[in-house]
Order: sequence, then structure tokens, then C-alpha cells
Amino acid sequence: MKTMRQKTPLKVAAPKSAIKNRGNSGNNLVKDPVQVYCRIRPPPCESDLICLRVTDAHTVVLTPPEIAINYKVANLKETQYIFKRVFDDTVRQHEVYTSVAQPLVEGLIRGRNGLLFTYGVTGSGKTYTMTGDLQHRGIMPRCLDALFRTIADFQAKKYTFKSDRLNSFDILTEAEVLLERQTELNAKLTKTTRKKDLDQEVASQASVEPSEISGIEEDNIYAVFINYVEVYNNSVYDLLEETTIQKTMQSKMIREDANHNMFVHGVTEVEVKSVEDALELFQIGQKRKRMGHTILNAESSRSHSVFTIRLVQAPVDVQGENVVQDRNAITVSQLSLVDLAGSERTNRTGNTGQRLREAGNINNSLMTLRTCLEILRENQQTCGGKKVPYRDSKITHLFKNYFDGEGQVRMIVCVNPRAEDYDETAQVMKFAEMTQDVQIARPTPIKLDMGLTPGRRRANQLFKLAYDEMAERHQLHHPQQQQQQHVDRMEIDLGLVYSLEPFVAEMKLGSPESNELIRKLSEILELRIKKRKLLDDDFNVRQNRFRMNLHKMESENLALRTESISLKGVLTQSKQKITALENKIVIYESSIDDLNRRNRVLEERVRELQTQLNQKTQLVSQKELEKERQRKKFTSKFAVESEKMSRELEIKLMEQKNKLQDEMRDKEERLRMVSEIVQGTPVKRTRSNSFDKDFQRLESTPNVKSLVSAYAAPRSSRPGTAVSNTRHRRSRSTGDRWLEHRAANTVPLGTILQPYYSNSKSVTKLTDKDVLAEKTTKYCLIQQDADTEGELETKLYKGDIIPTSGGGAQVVFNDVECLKQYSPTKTPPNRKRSVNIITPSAPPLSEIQNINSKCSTAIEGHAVAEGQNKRSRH
Ligand SMILES: Nc1ncnc2c1ncn2[C@@H]1O[C@H](COP(=O)(O)OP(=O)(O)OP(=O)(O)O)[C@@H](O)[C@H]1O
Repeated sequence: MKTMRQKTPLKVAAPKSAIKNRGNSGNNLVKDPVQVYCRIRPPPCESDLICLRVTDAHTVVLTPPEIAINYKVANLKETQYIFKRVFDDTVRQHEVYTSVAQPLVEGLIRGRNGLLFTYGVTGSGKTYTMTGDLQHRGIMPRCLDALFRTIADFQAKKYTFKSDRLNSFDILTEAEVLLERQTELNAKLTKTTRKKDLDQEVASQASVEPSEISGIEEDNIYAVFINYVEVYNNSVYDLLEETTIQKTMQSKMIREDANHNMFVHGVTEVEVKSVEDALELFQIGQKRKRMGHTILNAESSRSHSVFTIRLVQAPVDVQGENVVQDRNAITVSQLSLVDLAGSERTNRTGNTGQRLREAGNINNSLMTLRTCLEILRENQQTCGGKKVPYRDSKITHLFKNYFDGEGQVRMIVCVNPRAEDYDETAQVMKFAEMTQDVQIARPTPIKLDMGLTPGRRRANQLFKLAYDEMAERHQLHHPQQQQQQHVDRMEIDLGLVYSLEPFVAEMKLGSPESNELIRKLSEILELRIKKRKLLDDDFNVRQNRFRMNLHKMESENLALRTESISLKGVLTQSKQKITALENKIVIYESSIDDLNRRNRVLEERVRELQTQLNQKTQLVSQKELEKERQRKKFTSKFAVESEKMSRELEIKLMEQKNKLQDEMRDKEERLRMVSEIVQGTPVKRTRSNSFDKDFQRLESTPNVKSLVSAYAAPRSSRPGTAVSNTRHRRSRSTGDRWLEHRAANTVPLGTILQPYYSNSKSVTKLTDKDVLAEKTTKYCLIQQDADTEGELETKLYKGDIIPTSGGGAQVVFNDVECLKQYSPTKTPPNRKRSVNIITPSAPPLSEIQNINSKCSTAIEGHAVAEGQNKRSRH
């Protein structure tokens, strides 16, 4: 199918000279065409046939489908439409807002009127684009958000703008404000319950991607008013009006105000301070709209919704503090956001009766809009003066001032791409295309030149800030000085700074009041001259002060420069030092690195040695264990061996002892025999032959023979009695006196057989006196010891005390009594003697030596020499 280029409706704004008079008015203003945007919604179903496609950001091509009514008859071709911008179904809400509506908000803030409407078939996305839903905010909430973000710091607080019923505003005084606030509060109280229902919805609606308008006039204060109306069945209903069952919604009149702006007479205009407030109102209006439609059994898509934001702004005074309380100084601008009814044809909807009439009305109003725009275009193009039938429909009547007066007009054509809508879409496209030819006078913001310096509020704020800072600093440096003094010096007539004189009203000469006017004017001029002089004087004073300050600053500057130079020198030195230190650091760092490396090597070595040491320690401990084992082994072996040896030794000792005892017995026998020979008693030969032989040999020796004969004469002849055996002379008749010498701690014997002395003295410490006592003739030493078996052995060494030629005395030991006790069940080895056996033999040599050491007292009163004792014993 060949694309048919029907027409390219886009036209750029004509140069000033070429612009013809707007509509019916004949003024020479710069004009701009109505800007038309096309937005294509996604197809409702994926299976839907599509009848258009977007070829670029400005072009859309409409292709007639087979189901189109005139498809076969008219042999339709593809049609291309060019718009200011085409948004395909992927474009997001924010982008649509930025391209289409943001400039309108900017215009609104700058005091220009704006109109934005969505136009299209039912279900093509008009409401979606204008209002959106919770997740996808539409143009309206975004406009509000941008507006409030921009004017947030400049919203009227102390003053209130009050709308009169003639579409104008007044500024209320502070007292009036209070009253107004009271009323507002009351109203809010009644609204609270209603508000709660809407809060959630509103809160979510308020969250849109932030956008702000930059570079707005800061010397104004702002107030935002909202009104929301519905045009339905050619009637205008106020959606913000309080209604009751008795008072249902009444159609409102459309009127023209003093500035030729159209307005809904008596419409509820509510001041809103935030986006939330505005959206809350919008939701209220939506609810009322739905309610009304339910009552009327109608559909909301059959009505036009007009949501108007009115921005009221008034300049601040010369001081930049208060609002200029002049009604004429107020600027009012408005932005109307219109969601038009669906533009379908009646024959397709199949409506009948009431619905058909409604549809007819809707289409009539849209038709009127179309007609108006067509005539406007025609008038503009042909310089014709055809009457534009604005009054034929409420909606066009309401828009009259936008088309006829000044303002920015923009339209978004919403399109459903499905093939079923082709016929209606084609009509919409044609209308949109035509609309782009309509020229609208470029609005000029209505701003009165009041002779006020721009930026005074900002300047005032800065001045106050600087002033406070200076005062603070002054107080800091001169705490004693009166603050007031300083403040006085700072007193400045800001009025003089910001303005020479307030606005001079327009004066027309030639009238009867001319003289009066001239007088007034001359007064004003005189005042101005005076003020100018004042300013000049002030200027001179300030100039001088400034010069002085400058001079002071210059000298300070010089001092600072000198200081700076010296500091620079110090800095250079410091830098050099730092460099030197840095070099040192580098050197140290490298040596640290080196040391670290070495340290690592050594650590490695230490680890190795440690491992070796551990191994060796283990080895040593193993060897120690082994050694200990060996030692124990040998100790036990040694113990066994020594046990064995001691046993053998003991046996040998016993044998030796027996042998010695035998020898001793032999000797005693011989002695006895010698004594018998000496005493003349017959010798009993009890000994062995060897003894006899020895004895005979002894008898035959001449010395012995003589000795025997010498002894033999005085002896008694009583046979068989041991004459000189002193051991047996124990009878009491002997008349001996015994000296018993015992150790200090002797164990009591407790035996039946006790040593008995008839006449005795017992001492533990022997003295000369005891020994030399006259009657003491016998000495007995008692000694206790443990034998090899551990048994207690008591020995009594007995001897005679014989006086010596030197006047002393000597002891001649001649007997030993050995006292031992044994257990009757235990037979002591090698003991043949029974208890209390008195040994007939003399004590052995070792014992005698022992006795000597124990009885180491010389009878003559000096230490006994070893040789003497030996001698005196036998
Ligand atoms: N660009 C879009 N992206 C996603 N969904 C969309 C888009 N445009 C419209 N829709 C969806 O299409 C449906 C109809 O849209 P909408 O109600 O805005 O149409 P309308 O033109 O206002 O209809 P009516 O004239 O009946 O009021 C809605 O569910 C909406 O969410």
C-alpha cells in the first residue's frame, strides 16, 4: 500500500510581520500554533490487529484495515501524520509530562495562562495520560508537584488572597487573615472525616518523580487555588461544591471577567498549600463525579473534566519583607487541564434513547470545538472575520479566552492502535492535524512595573544575614562595647537602596484634574530629588568609608604579604627538611627491608634448629628412659648379688667365728691345764692330742716349770675347785663392793635372772672418786646393743679394781656376762646357747676396744692411753 501524504499540518511560528490578527481581535501579537502531541497506548490485547505505526519521533502512519467502513468503497491508502511529538506505547508518564506540561507550569509561574487537553476515542488513554493511576502518575499530579516544589519558599504565609465572585483576588490584612484562618480551621474540622478516606489515595498520588521549575521571580509571594468542574450534557457542574440531598449539583453559568477571561461563575475555588491538599480536592471531585453519574445512570467518559490551577502572585515591597497591598499589583495566571469526553461516533456505540442524546450532546460539544478551531484557522489564514461559535457549547465557551485571548494551548491526541478504532482514529487525527494550524497569541505576563528593584527579597535576606554575622563578630571582638552603638551605625534605609520612589501611576493630561495631577507629579519629583540628594550624601559617606576601609585593607594586605613571604621561607625550609627526612625514611625503609629479610632467614634457621633440638631432646629422653631402665635392672641385680654375697660372708664369718671359738676353747683348756699344773692338781685331759702335746711341750719348758712350782706351794689342796676363777666368786661373803657403771638410758631388762650385787653403787657417769673409793673392789660396765638380728643384747663387763703404786687404781676385766632374750618360737641361727648363758671366754678384741672407748676414764684421774687399757685387761 502506498503511503498517501495527505497534508503536513505542522507549521512553525510565522515572523512577526506575517502574523495576522488573532481571531476576531485585531491586535498585533506574536503567535504560536497550538502544539499537538500524539500518544499511542499499548494495544489492549496482544491479538488485536493494529492500524498504525510510529515511524519517527514526529510521524505516525495510519493504515486502514479491511474492517474499516470505507475500506473497499474509498480505496483508502495509508495516511501519514506529523505532530510536534509522537509518543509510542513505550514512553513513560514522566517523559510525556516533561515534554508537554512542564513548559505550561513554567508559564503559569511566570504569569501566563495555559490550556492542555487530551482528545481521543474512548479507551485511548486520555484519563491515563491526564490523571494516571497510583503507579503511573499522570500530568495533573506532576504539574502540582512541580508547582509546589518551585514556590515552596515563597508561598503566602502572613497574607491571604481572597477570590471575589468575579474571578479576581483581594489581599487580606493580618486581622482578616486570622479570621480567615479560623474559618479555614472550622472547615477543615468538618472535612476531617472525609479526609481520612482519601488520605491513602492522596498520599500515594503525591509521590511523583520530582521536577522543579528554575529561575522564577523571587520577589513575589504565591498562592495556589484549585477549581474542578465537569461539563456534561452541555451543563457545567462544580465538582468541589458542597452538596446535600436537598441541594444537588446545579449547573453553573460561564461568565467573562474584567480581563475578558472566561470563568465559571460561583465555582468553588479552594486555596491549596500543598500537592496533597490539591489531590485531595481532586479525589473529592472524582467521587462526586462518580456519584452524580450513578444517580444519572451515565458514564464518566461522556463528560469533559476541567481541573484548573490558578496561581495568584503579588510582589513584595521595597524592603523585600511585606506584600505590596495593592489589588492592581496582583497577577493571576491559570492552567486548565482538560480531559475531554471520548470522541466516538454514535453509530458504532449503538446507543439509543437517553444515551443517544447524551452521545449526541458530547459529540456536539466536540464538534463545536472542531468548528471553532476550523473557523479560527480560516480567519487566521484568510484574514476573515467569521464569528467563532464559542457559545454553542459550554466547553468551547470556557476555552474562549485561551483561543481568543492569550495563552499557550497544547493538545495530546490519544490513540488506541487497534484496527477496530480505525474510523474514529482517522477522524481524531484529522482534527488534530487541523488544530495545529490554529495560531494562538503568545501570552505576555501581566506584570506591573512598580519601579521596584528586582532581587530585593534575596538582597534583603543576604543583607540581614551579613548584618547578623557582622554583629556577632563585633560582639565577639568587643564584648564590652554596647551592641546598640554598632547597630545604630549599621542602620540603613533599605527603601532607598532598593527603590527611588514607589510606582508612579499613569496620568493623563488634558483632563480637568490636570493641575492637580501636575501638582502631585511635582511633589513626587521633589521627593525623588530629595531622596536622590540623600542617596548622593549617603553615597559620599559610604564612598569615604569604603576608601578608608580599602586603605586599611591595603595596609593589612601589605602586612599579610610580608608575613606570607616569611612564611613561605619557613615553608621552603620545612619542605627541605621534609625532603631530607623523606630520604632518610627511604634509606631506613630499605635497611628495614634488608633486616626483615635477614630476620626471615634467621627465623627460618631458628625454626630448623628448633626442630633438630626437639628431635634430639626426644632422643635424649628416650636414652634417659633406657638408662633408667638399665639402672633399675642393675640395681635389682646388685641387690640380689649383694644379698647373695652378704649371705656368703655371713656364713664365712660364722665359720671363722666358730673356728676362733674352737681355738679359744683350746687355749682356755691349755690355760686351765697350766693352772692345774701350777696349783698341783691333776690335769684332766679333755683336749685333743694336739693340745696335750702342746701342753707337754709347755710343761717341759724351764720357766713354766719354775712358775708352776712357785704357785703350787701356798695353794689349798681342795681338789676340783676353781681356785683362781674370779668369775665364780660371786658370793656375798666375799665382801666386795661393786661399782656399777651403766649408760644413762639403759632399757630395763625385765628378766627373771638379774645381775646381783650385794654391795654396789650404780653410776651413769664415772668419776675418780667412785673408782678410788676405799671399799670398791669390783667394777661392772653394763652395755646394751642390738645384735645382727635386731635383738637387744645386754653385756656386763666385769673386772677387779686393783690399786696401783702411783696411788691410783686400775681395772682388770676378767669376765663378760651376755644377756639375751629370744622368742620361744624363733630359733636364732647359729645360736647354740640358751638364755642367760654366761660366756666362759674373755671378750673378743674388738669388744674390749669398744669397752675401752666407753670406759675411757683413767683410774689415776687422767685419760687412759690405748696401750694401758690393752695392758690392764688381762
Ligand atoms: N499509555 C498507556 N499505557 C498503559 N496503559 C494505558 C495507556 N493508555 C491507556 N491505558 C490503559 O487503557 C485503559 C483505558 O484508558 P483510559 O481510561 O485512560 O481511556 P480514556 O480515553 O480516558 O477512556 P474514556 O474516554 O472512556 O474515559 C486504562 O486501563 C489504562 O490503564
